[in-house]
Amino acid sequence: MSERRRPVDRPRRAALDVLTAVRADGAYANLVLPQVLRKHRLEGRDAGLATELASGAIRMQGLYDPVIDACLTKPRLQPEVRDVLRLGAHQLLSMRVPDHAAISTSVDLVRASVGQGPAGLVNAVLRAISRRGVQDWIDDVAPGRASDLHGHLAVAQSHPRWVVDALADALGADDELEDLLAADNAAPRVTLVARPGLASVAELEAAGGSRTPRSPHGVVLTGGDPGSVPAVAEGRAGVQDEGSQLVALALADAVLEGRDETWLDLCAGPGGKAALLAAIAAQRGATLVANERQPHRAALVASALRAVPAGVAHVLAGDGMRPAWVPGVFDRVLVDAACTGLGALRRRPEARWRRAPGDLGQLVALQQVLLDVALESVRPGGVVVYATCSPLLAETTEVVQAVLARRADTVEVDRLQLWPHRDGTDAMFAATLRREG
Ligand SMILES: C[S@@+](CC[C@H](N)C(=O)[O-])C[C@H]1O[C@@H](n2cnc3c(N)ncnc32)[C@H](O)[C@@H]1O
Repeated sequence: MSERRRPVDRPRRAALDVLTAVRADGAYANLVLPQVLRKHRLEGRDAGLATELASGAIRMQGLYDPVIDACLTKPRLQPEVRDVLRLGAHQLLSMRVPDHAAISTSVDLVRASVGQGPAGLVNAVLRAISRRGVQDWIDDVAPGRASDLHGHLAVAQSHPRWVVDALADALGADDELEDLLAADNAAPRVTLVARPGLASVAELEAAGGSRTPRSPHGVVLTGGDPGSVPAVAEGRAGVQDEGSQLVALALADAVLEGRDETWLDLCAGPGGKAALLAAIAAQRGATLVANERQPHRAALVASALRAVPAGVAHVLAGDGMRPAWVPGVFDRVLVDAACTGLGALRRRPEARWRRAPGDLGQLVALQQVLLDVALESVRPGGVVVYATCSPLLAETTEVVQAVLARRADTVEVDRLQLWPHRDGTDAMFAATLRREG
C-alpha cells in the first residue's frame, strides 16, 4: 500500500483528538479520554497506548516544545502540527517505539488530520529529534543545571518555572525537588478505598490488589478496570488516592471531648471524602452533612453516598460562604477547599499548564473565608480539618496562619503534608484545628 493511502492507526488518532480537545476546547484530559476511547472503540492495549500517548505528550510539552523548536528552520508552527510533533516526540524520547514507526505514523497522522502540506516538515523534525537521546536534548535546550537548577528542572521535568519555584518553597530545600517533579510525571497507581462497614479490605484484595501502607482502608489495584470490581460498582468502595483517605481519617480520628454526633463536609464535591466519612459516621452513630456549591457536583456527592445507610448523610447544594445552618452545631468539620490542585499533577496532565500565579489571590481569599466559616460552624471544643490538594505555602500554612491570627479561640493541633515522591500519594495538606471551649 502506498504511503499516502496507509490508514492512520486508531490509538494515535485518538491521542490526537485528546490533545485537540485539551488545547482548543479547554477540555480535561482525564474526562475527555474515556469518551474518545469509546468513539474509536479502543480497549485493552490500544486504549493503554492512546492514554500513554495523550497524557505523556501533554504532560511533557515543557520539554518537547523547546526540542521541537530547536529543529525548526522557521519559528511559526500551526497548533495542529505541533500536537502531532508532541506525540511523535513523546514516542521518540520517552517510549520504546522504534524510530521508523514513530516517524511514519506521525507523518500519516498529520496527512490525515491537517493535509499533505506539513508532512515533509513533520518527517524532517522527527528525524532530527530521533538522532539524539533525551539527555542530549535536555543538555542542549535547558538552562545549565549548576547555574540555574530551577530553570533546568522546569525544562527537564516539564513544569512551569513558577510551579518549580513554589514547590521548592514548599519543600523548604532543593535536594528532593527533582524527585518530586519526576513523581509528578509518573502515572499514579489506582487506589481503592473500602468504605468501612460497607466493604472490607479483604474483599478488594481478592479483586487483585495489595493493602496501602498507611490507610487501613486502602488497596492498590494491580491491574484491571476498577469499575468492574462489584464493591466499587455498588458504591461500597471507591477509587480514592491514599492521601485523600488519610485526610478524611485526620478528621474522623482527631481526639474530641464530649458530644460527637454531627459532622460537616463543607466542600464535598465530588464526594470521595464524604463517602468515607459517612461510612465511619454510620459505625459511630453520627450523621454527616455534605455541602457542595455546584449542583451538578452535589449530585455526584449523592451518588458517592448511595451505599451509606439511609438517614446517615444529607447532601446540600449551597454556597459554603453563606451557610444554611446555625453556627456552632457541628462536632467535626472538614473544609477541603478549592485550590490550584498542584499537588495532584500526576492525574491531571494539563493542570500545570492551565494555572498561573495570578490564580492564587482569589483562591487564597476563598480558602480563608471557607476556613472561617468552618470554625464558626463547629462547636466550642470541636475540630476542623483544613485540607488542600496543593502543597503551596500560600494555600496551606499561610491560610491557616492568617485565619488563626485573627481568632483567639482556635489552636492548630496537628499537621500532615504528604508528597508523591515520599509517600506515593498526591501532595495533600491537612491541618487539624481545635476551637477552644
Ligand atoms: C477540592 S474539591 C473537594 C473534594 C472532595 N472533598 C472530595 O474528596 O471528593 C473542592 C470543592 O469545593 C467546591 N466549592 C468551591 N467553592 C465553594 C463554596 N463557596 N462552597 C461550597 N463548595 C465550594 C468546589 O465546587 C469543589 O467541588
